Order: sequence, then C-alpha cells, then structure tokens
Amino acid sequence: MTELKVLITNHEVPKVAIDLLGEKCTLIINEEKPYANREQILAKCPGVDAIFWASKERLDAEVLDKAGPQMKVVGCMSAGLDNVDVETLKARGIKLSNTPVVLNDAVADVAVLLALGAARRITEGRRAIEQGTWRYGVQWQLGRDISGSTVGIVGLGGIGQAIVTKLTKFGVSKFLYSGHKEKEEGKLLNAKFVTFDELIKESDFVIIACPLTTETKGLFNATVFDKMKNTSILINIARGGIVVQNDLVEALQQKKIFAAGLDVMTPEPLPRDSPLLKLDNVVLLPHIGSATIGTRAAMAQLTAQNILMGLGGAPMFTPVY
Ligand SMILES: O=CC(=O)O
Repeated sequence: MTELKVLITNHEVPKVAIDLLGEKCTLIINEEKPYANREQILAKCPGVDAIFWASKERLDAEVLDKAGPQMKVVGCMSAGLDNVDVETLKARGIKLSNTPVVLNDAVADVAVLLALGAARRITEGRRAIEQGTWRYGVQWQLGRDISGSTVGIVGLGGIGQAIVTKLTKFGVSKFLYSGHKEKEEGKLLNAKFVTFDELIKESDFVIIACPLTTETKGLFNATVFDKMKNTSILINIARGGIVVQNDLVEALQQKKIFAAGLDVMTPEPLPRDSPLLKLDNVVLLPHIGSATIGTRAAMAQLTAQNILMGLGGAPMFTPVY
C-alpha cells in the first residue's frame, strides 16, 4: 500500500492515527495553525486516495472533485455528520466512516455535568461569589433535584443510552425517550417510548441527544418551550441547530423554563456579545463533549483503522452506510 496517499486535514490529530496511517501510506498533512481553512484543505486534496476529515468545514462535491476520481475513502473523526454531504459521497461510491460509540461515555458525562450544573444554578452561584453577593440564606440559591425527577431523552442512540445508564445512579424516577421507533435498548434501560409532545410536557429534564437533520433542525422553538414545564431544564449536547436559539433566550429570560445547559450553540464559537452569556440560568460549555485525551485518541485511532480497512478493500469498523 506504500504508494497510497492520505490527506489528514488537521495537524492536531492524535499521534496514534498518524503512526498507524504512516506505516502504510504517504501522509499529506494540513499543518496550518490553528487549523486549516477550506481553501487550505482544497489545495492539498488533489491526487489523494483517502481523506482523514478532522474539520468543521463542509465535506461536499467540491472536495471530491478537487481530490479526483481515485479518492475512494473518507474517514470522519466525529460522530455527527451534519457537515458532510453524505448522499453525494454515497452516490459516488465513496466509502465513508465516522466515530460513533467511542465517544458515548465522554459526551454522556458532559450531559450529566450540564444537567447537574443547570439544576444547581452554577453560573449564578459563581457570579455571586465574584460579585460579592454570596449570602447565607435558607431560601437562597435553591436548585432542583435530579433524584426523583423525570428525564426525557430526545434520541435514544448510543449517547442517549449512555446518559440513561449514568443518570440511573442519580435516582431518576422515570426515563422517557422519543425518536423514530421504540427500541429494544429502551426496554433494557427501563425507559418509556413516548411521543415528542408527551416528552416535552412531562419531563423535568429534556436532554437533546439526536443528530441534526432536516427533521430536527429548529425542533425546539417557542411553541415547544411554551409546552415545557416552567420548572424544566433543557440540555443540548447534540447540535446547536436543533434549537431556535433566539426562542430559547426568550424562554430563559421569561422563565418559561427553569434553566438550560448547552455544550453546543449557534454559531460556534459563540460571539462574546451573545445574549446567552448575559443569562444567569444557562450553563455554557464550548463544544467539548468528546474532548478528553482518551476519547480523542480513540476517535483518531478508529478513523485511521477505518481508512486502512477501506483502502484495503475490507469492511470498515464503523461505516456510515
Ligand atoms: O460533536 C462531536 C462529534 O460529532 O463527534
């Protein structure tokens, strides 16, 4: 395989992947800092046999055209594929993989972190310390219990299931989930399949764990926030585009819901003057769901393995189709 060329679109890809691919292929790496933009990636595409995609840029026909007809394998180092024109890759017979499963625990940890943080008002608490308004008070800074609560998961995929598994230890009294269909895993986890409408009306914690698709884009809008309990907490560890952010800001300002915890938002990075940053009842993280040393190494390794399998004509471990 020595003559095969693989483009790696990001110089920060963990070494384990560089080593694995470097043993068998010639590597072309986008060394630009902090990371390569679209033009820089496009400039390095021509003539490669495979692409290790570790970029937020859109992976579409233009990239494939630039690469040329010999390019037949793409490994994306992400679970989400909302920046990938999957149908075009499929139609052109390109093998495509992503990295589900290996990030389930890390992302589920962040969902738990945000759920607890939003319920216990950590943004407001931190501001009180900084502003010198910390006071003793029997009724001061009271949060909400997760124990005894109803937790609704929108999308019971691998990440959703990991969230349920983790939250089971927190004494949640009822798990609900919504999605396309009832799942065997739901039964095993003692989670009840309900309609989206039931889920948002009944849950104390609503956790978004579904992919961003044409179906889920803007799913959480003012109408939904009106239906949610005014004591409820919204968590989003999926994609910012699933929430109509202006409607969420309004719902939080008007206390239509109690709080939100977001690892994802629109746009990313969030502008420093975003109204979200002014709110006390929101906990924000800069899209770090899968950002642990171990998880990123596992994602990189899986991507490299998938590319090698694809180039060698073997089935990939985690193909997209
Ligand atoms: O957001 C992270 C991912 O999709 O892997």
